[in-house]
Amino acid sequence: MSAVEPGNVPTSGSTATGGVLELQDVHKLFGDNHVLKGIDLRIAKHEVVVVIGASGSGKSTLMRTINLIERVDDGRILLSGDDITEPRINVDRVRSRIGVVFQHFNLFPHMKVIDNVTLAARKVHKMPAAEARAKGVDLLTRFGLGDKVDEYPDRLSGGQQQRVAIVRAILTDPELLLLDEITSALDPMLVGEVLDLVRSLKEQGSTILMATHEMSFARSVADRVVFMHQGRILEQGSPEQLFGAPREDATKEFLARVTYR
Ligand SMILES: Nc1ncnc2c1ncn2[C@@H]1O[C@H](COP(=O)(O)OP(=O)(O)OP(=O)(O)O)[C@@H](O)[C@H]1O
Repeated sequence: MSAVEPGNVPTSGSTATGGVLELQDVHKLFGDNHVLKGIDLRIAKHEVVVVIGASGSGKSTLMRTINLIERVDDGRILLSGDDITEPRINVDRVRSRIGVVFQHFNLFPHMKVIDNVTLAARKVHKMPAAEARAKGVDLLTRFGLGDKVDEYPDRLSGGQQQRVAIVRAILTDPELLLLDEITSALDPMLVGEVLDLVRSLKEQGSTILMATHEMSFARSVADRVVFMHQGRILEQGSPEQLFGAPREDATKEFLARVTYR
């Protein structure tokens, strides 16, 4: 398995071996369906890595193994050097170090925006309520939701709800942000506002692994683009390399089929 991949130079704050995230020969099977067939991937601190690939290529499964929703069948995943696939690992503690946003926002409908945003900070991270609220209001304001603090989620557009979900994910400064198809459920008119938020997170130095079908976004924001094909990373590189001069036939075919917007 490849040990060294492009764009992987660890930066200050990351561990000497693997940066913020390191997957080593990760395999996942659902019955006979071998969905991840030996994934090696390293992400350095402040790096934004975007995973693209056809439906069913394994992108979501990859994200879900990192968040320990799915347990790997073989291989290891290191988070800032800690083996999180070790059987006795404290799953909740690992999850508290990773911010996750999915396609469906999963906000609690009976809770105000500010309570949704601060819940995990208060309950899991034991952040004092006043501090969590101040931080939540600050982030919501920074991301154009300052007037929604005390609203209930159903009063917000899909794009606004997804921005709330992102604020919730970043409130406790996670080491890694996993964004899984976060624009797929949105009206195309609302996609831009969510992607703009991701752009500002990159500017602020977040470390992000994102699976998306938004090719133009991948092209403009990623430090590195990873192309998954049938459970493997077939090729990866800078957006210029991957979109401009793909090496593999399957990558060329995929890129010829996808739509840009
Ligand atoms: N919980 C599960 N149980 C059984 N099979 C699963 C499960 N989750 C995913 N799979 C299978 O794993 C394969 C990869 O699915 P995955 O959702 O990871 O693909 P994807 O690249 O994210 O697709 P999409 O772009 O459509 O979201 C598919 O064959 C899918 O049916």
